Amino acid sequence: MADSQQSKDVMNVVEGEYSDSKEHVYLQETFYILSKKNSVFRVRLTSKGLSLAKETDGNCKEQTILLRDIVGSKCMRSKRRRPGAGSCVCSSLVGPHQLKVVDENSGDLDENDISAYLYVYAYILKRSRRTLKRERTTITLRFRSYDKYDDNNREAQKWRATLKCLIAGQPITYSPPVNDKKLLILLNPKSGPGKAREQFQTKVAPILQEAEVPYDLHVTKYAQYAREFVRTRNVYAWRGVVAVGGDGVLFEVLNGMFERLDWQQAFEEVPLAIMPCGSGNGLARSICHLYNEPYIPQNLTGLTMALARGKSTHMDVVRVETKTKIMFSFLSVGWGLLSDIDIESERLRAMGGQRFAVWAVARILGLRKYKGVVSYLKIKDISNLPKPKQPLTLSHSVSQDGALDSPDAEAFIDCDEHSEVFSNARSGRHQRVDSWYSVNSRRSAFFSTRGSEYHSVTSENSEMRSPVHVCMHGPASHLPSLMSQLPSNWVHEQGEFIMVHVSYQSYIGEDFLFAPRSQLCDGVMWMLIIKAGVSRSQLLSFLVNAGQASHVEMNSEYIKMVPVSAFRIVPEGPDGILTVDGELVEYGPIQAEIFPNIVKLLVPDNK
Ligand SMILES: Nc1ncnc2c1ncn2[C@@H]1O[C@H](COP(=O)(O)OP(=O)(O)OP(=O)(O)O)[C@@H](O)[C@H]1O
Repeated sequence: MADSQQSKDVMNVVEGEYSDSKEHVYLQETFYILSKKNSVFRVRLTSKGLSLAKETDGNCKEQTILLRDIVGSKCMRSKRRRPGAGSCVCSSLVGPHQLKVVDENSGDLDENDISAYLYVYAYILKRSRRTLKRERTTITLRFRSYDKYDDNNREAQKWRATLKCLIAGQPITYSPPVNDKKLLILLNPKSGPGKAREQFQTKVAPILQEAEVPYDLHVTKYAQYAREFVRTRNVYAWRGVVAVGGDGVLFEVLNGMFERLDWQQAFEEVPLAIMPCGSGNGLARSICHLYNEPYIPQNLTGLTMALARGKSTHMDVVRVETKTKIMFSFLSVGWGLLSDIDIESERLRAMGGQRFAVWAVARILGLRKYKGVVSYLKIKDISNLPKPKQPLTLSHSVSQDGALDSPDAEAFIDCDEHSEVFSNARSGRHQRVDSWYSVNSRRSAFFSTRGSEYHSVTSENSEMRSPVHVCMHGPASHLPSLMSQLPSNWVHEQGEFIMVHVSYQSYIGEDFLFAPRSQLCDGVMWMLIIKAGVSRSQLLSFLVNAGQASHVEMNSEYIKMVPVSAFRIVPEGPDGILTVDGELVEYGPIQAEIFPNIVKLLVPDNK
């Protein structure tokens, strides 16, 4: 029989009866708590997750850590003790700051302890009052049924492999599934308030490490670097491309992919992902909204889990045409007030997302009107679209901010005299975090850890500079050319506008719920038209209540929201701002149409 040693973290888990006929049990084992003679843990690895049933004096209490909350596991072994320390495996032998478990392949292991330790890493959704947040939980199982380490290790490895197969959604084998491909991380150090590097090192890298997902990290050296990178490299070498920054980096990645002749295959085989470190972060917020993942600014746990677990879904893209350019967009096209705020508040970049609110006040006081013609192809029947979802209340998690492993006094699982294993995990973790920090050094040109590679701003990839002729590919347009007449079934509105903003995501910024009914892949663009004549108080209400999308209900002479599949905006005069995904584009006529199902996106596993 094996002992058990488990961390004292809080578990937000499914509680229930010990036996549940619907779940499939892959592995089970009984673990004893030495200090509590009357208690045993029956631990099962099932199709639902890791089930821990504590039996004491005939009473049974079960908790399950859901599979979708588990990112990975690791087999460990006791670390060799200092000379003079005792040798009994059951007593507390070492000081609190000394590492006591090591990697199974470490040369520093304790030959006297024949136990194999399985660490299971999970980030559990925990509801506190009306908010949801993820908390890190580590479960440690100590296998020592056999009198030889190799036999105990074989058992632990069996659990690890099964867990890995379950996470990957692959048939169960007792050797873990191999995915040699790394993630490609393209990180914009200038995005938002300039903290993307630090965010990646402290919030994303640790979880990828626990999930054993290797990655290549490339820090962008200049604007358009990410675009050139995906256009010119063999993207099939990676399991996915992750834009770490704002929506602007993903816009570059998307358009770089469309500049490839093999764009179709590339999108099918290489999913994209976003890690929000910018100021807007509209797509990341929309993904969290749709997948019931709490969105907590600067806490990237849920979206990093999506990278670790590798589940993908399709997303629409919008082909946008200006007088001189074709580009592809995943978020929005804007003309007038919101685009003015977005672009003109650039000078307040250091403020992060707050810059939008500050500039909005200034722009409402000095309201501008724009003349032009807005035309669109209205989608008549949207009854098939799902009902809008209520946004989850924001909350701030402590799990990634300094208290990574904080034990909880209310914990369900006993550590008792084996608590050293847990504290080992903690000290091990802090040491790893330190080494990640050292990677952060601007001087380090190259760093490799566990097969992951860091390419710094000084690495020599000068072949990356743009070739002269770059051609945009992608699906062919169904629209007449920009200067030609539109078909008769289009609606035209001519006059003075405060703004026209079109989005195909639910959120256009972290706090701006724009189109609550929007899905990632529904073939619908939501066009908000606000005409001159609207009162300042209505405008203020529109901006102040952006988190509740009050404009959707406003439908009046001056404000309306229309579902469209294509549109054209022809501004009059030379002055104004047009944006695509928050990026400034040339001012003048612009038209766009939506193409469903083009891009694959890595998304959380919560639906
Ligand atoms: N190394 C770099 N130096 C300067 N600019 C860069 C670099 N890498 C990328 N860029 C550009 O920075 C711009 C802004 O990037 P990004 O979208 O990541 O941040 P943001 O604007 O703060 O966020 P959001 O788009 O969500 O508001 C993009 O247009 C991108 O092309």
